[in-house]
Parts: sequence; C-alpha cells; structure tokens
Amino acid sequence: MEEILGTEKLSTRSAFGLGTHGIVNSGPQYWNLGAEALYEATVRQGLGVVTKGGALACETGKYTGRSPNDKFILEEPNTKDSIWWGKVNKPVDQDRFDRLHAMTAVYLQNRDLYVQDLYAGADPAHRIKVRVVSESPWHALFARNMFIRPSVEDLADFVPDATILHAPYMNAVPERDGTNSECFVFCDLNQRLVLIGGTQYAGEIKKSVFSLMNYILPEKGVLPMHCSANIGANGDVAVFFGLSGTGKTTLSADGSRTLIGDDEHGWSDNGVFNFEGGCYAKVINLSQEAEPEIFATTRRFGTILENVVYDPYTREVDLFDGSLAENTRASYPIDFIPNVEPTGMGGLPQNIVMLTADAFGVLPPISELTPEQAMYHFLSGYTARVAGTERGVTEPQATFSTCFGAPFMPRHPTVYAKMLGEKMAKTGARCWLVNTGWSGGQYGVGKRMSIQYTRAMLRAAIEGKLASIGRVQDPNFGLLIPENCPDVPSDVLQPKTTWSDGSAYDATAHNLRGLFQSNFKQFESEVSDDIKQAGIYAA
Ligand SMILES: Nc1ncnc2c1ncn2[C@@H]1O[C@H](COP(=O)(O)OP(=O)(O)O)[C@@H](O)[C@H]1O
Ligand SMILES: C=C(OP(=O)(O)O)C(=O)O
Ligand SMILES: [Mn+2]
Repeated sequence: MEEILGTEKLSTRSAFGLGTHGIVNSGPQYWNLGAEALYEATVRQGLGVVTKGGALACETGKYTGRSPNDKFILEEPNTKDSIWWGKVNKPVDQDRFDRLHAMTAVYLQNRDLYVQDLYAGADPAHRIKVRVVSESPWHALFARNMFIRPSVEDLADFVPDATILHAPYMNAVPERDGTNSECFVFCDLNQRLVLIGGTQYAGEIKKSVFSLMNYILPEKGVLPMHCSANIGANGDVAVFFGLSGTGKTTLSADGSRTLIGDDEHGWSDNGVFNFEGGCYAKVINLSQEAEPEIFATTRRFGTILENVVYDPYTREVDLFDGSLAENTRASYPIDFIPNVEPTGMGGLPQNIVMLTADAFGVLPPISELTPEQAMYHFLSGYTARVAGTERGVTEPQATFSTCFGAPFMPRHPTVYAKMLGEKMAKTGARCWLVNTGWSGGQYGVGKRMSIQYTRAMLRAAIEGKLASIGRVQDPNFGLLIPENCPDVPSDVLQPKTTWSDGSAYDATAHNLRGLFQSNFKQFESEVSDDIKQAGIYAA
C-alpha cells in the first residue's frame, strides 16, 4: 500500500486506518491535505479550474442540489422507535445497508483517496470527530472548509466518531443495490456511518453530518437547529431559523454583528454553538453592494465555487449566469468573513428569528410572535417556492418543512419543538417572524423584499427598538405587526397596503391561511389548544 502524505506539518495520519471502515486493498491515501495540495489534485484530474482572484470552480453535473428522495436511514433496533418514519425519513434494512457499504468499499479500493479528519461542533463538550473519505480532492476541500479543523497535535490520536464514505462517481444500480436511483445517501445513525454516492453536489456531505447531530444531541439536552447565528456589540445572540433560500446565510453576515455560523447550531444550557467551521452561501445574482462580505469570498484562494460560470480566458466569474444551476454556491472557511467569533460559541439567544420567503406576498415583513405562535410556526416550517424557472409560470408553491428543516430531522418534530419551547420560556427570548419573500403582490406581480429593509427591520427588532412601538394584528394570522420601524417606510410594514388590489390580497391571504390549517392537522393531537389556534385568527 502506497501512502502519500501531505505537507510536512499537516501530514499527520491517525493509526486508526481505513481498514476499519471496510476499505481494504486501498490505493494512494492523501491524509488531511491543505487547500494548496487539494487545488493541485483537482486541477490535475480535470475536476476544477482556478478562477480570477483564486477561487476553485467545480461543476457537479446532473445533481446541482440535494436529492432527498435518495436518502435512507438504517432501521435497526435502536432507531426503530426513535425515528419519525414517513415520506422524509425512509427506512433501509440492515441487509441492504451492509451490501451497499460493501459495494462502496470495493468501489473505493485501489483509488486515490482523500481523507479529512475534522470536528463537527464548536463546543468541545458536544463535538463529534468526523472522518470524510472521498475519491474526489475538491470534495475533501469542501469538507475541510465546512467543518472544524483540529490542531495537528489532536490529529495524532484521532479516532473518528462518525465516518462518511463519499463516492460521487460511483453509480448505484437500483435493482441490484436497493437504492432509489444511481444516487444514494444511506445513514446509519447509531454506528454513525454515512454512504454517499452517485451525486457530486457537495452539500450532501455537510447536511448528512447535520442529520447525525440532530439525532445525537436531543438526548444530551441540546437542541439542534437549522439556523444561522450572530452576536451584537453588547454580546446579545440572535438565531435565524429558515429553510433553504430564506436568508440565513445572507442576513447573518452583517457588518454590524459578529458571525457565529450560517446554517447549523446547537442550543445547550451554556449557549449557542456552531456545528461547522465554514459557510456555504448561495451566490446566484449576488450583489456586491448588498452582500459585500460574501461577495469578497468569491474572488479568493480557498473558496470553492460550485456550478458558477466563468470566462475560460480571463477566468472572471459571472455570478449572474445560472446556466449550470440556480443553486450556485460558494464554500469557504468561516474566517473569510471579516467579523467572526473565533470560538464558534455565543451566549443564550435573546432573539429568535424565523425566516420565511413567502412568494404569495401575504405575510408581513416583520411581526412578533407569542410563545404559542412561535411553536405553531416552528412546527409548520413554512416557506414558498416560485414554481420553477419556466417562463409564464407564476403560481407560488407553499412548502411546509417542519422545524424549518424536515429533511435533516430524524426524530419526531415535537421532540425539537418541546425543547425549543422550554428553552425559550427559560430565557425569555423574543421571537420574530420575518418574511424575506415578496411584497406588493405575489411572485410575478410584486417584488422580492429589499435586503436593506430586511436588515433594518432585524436590527430594530434585535436592538429592542420595536419594544415600545404599537402593534396592528394581522386579520388572517393574528401576527403582531409593528406600526412603524426605524429606517423602513411604514407602508412596507403592512402587506395589504403594498398591494394595488386589496381584494386580491384578501383572497390570497385567505388561501394561504387554509394551507397552514390543513398542514397543521398532523400536529393537532400533539399540541395544546393554545398552540393549535395560535397560527390562525379570525378578526
Ligand atoms: N430581503 C432579503 N433577505 C434575505 N435574502 C434575500 C432578500 N432578498 C433577496 N435575497 C436573496 O435570497 C437568497 C437567500 O439565500 P441564503 O441566505 O443563502 O439562504 P439560506 O442560507 O437560508 O439557504 C440570497 O441569494 C439573497 O441574495
Ligand atoms: C446547503 C443547503 O442548505 P441551505 O440552503 O439552507 O444553506 C442545502 O439545502 O443543500
Ligand atoms: Mn445557507
């Protein structure tokens, strides 16, 4: 067996080798290489190019986003009764899992393998050691960017708690392997082994570790959250829940606050901590003016640009070109953002923000939630997508994804909701619902909320400037809308006044209210009447 080590200092290779993961007869192994060496391997293999400013541009082919239908969780005695089985968490039996594990291990033998030993969890009390074994050098760099890099000393005796076997170029055969397609994400939550194949979309790696944390932490009294988090000048912590595309990454990178993390956090009795050591920003149509911190990362050595188009001669990147994907991304170590909390930890949150991108243009841009409303909206997990990118398709589609992250939440949603309710009651955190979606009409008529106004509303809420301002109650959802807000025109605050046709607004709002009600039926037997009634309101 040939062993190729990285640079002198980073070459530390644990004694705990790949044989323990079932990979025998292995070929060259590259352990814990840094960005320079991983760039070189990527370029040498024709898997990426260096763009102007230094970022590494890579394409993912067919899969440019996650593939939820291909994800399965091992059903065995430990998980049998602790998982919320259904359309989201689908079971795979031990036999099928073991066979695909063996197939993946065989596939990986004799190939160049890039191994990264990393941490998930900034808080040493709650972290897990994660090993990512990939056949692809740029995916190894992705893992290195996204997770927390241990010190060289800590690598010496690194024995992983969790392992990802990553085979993006291996295509499964559904009839033979028991997968849904050529793509697979198989998770054994107890042995903490994840098999990923058939997709090159890098986000699967970080989100499968998130799923592991979401399974492990509730039993330790820690609430795992699909949220970003940052800290104000006087130490106050805010967390921002939200589904993909609602603004977690964008809004948490705010020059006036210190970033903790952009996507995955835990809430323990001591405070909030990041699971990751990097960010994964959507960069389609990114404006340098509205998002200067994130824009700067796209012209810099160490950043991976996924499915971003560039000029083959000048290597200038074009963030406005969506021809490879709408979901173009930049992955970078968190310290590429200027104002970052180096420990990845903060105190107990004083403000909880729930982000939604309402393409119906119905929900107010900001409103305060009572504790019962907070539970209702957390369990609902509402956002809306715009129906594809085809011309002429203008009807928004409501999406309800419980806990603002159903694809990553193995346990029953009430497990997470109950913890959130208890933690909020204990700390007295305020809760806000923020619509970063449409205003002045639904998608196709109105337009997306300006980032500048959303930031101004958040700043006012978090700094306590809305506390003494009167509220108007929304007639459909009972939301408490501030009458005015510093740096925001008052007519923006009341969604109905932004529409030219008031009766069209009423009809659209009534329709959305109905969608909330029918979605919530699944939780009615699990919650109190107060919560059940909190999301709807008949004026
Ligand atoms: N008012 C707004 N607030 C937040 N993001 C907005 C707003 N208007 C447009 N956007 C765009 O929406 C996207 C939000 O994506 P992102 O922050 O990556 O979401 P998430 O991290 O929750 O998946 C970005 O492309 C951002 O530029
Ligand atoms: C990386 C992802 O998350 P988000 O869009 O929430 O940043 C994803 O859903 O693949
Ligand atoms: Mn994000």
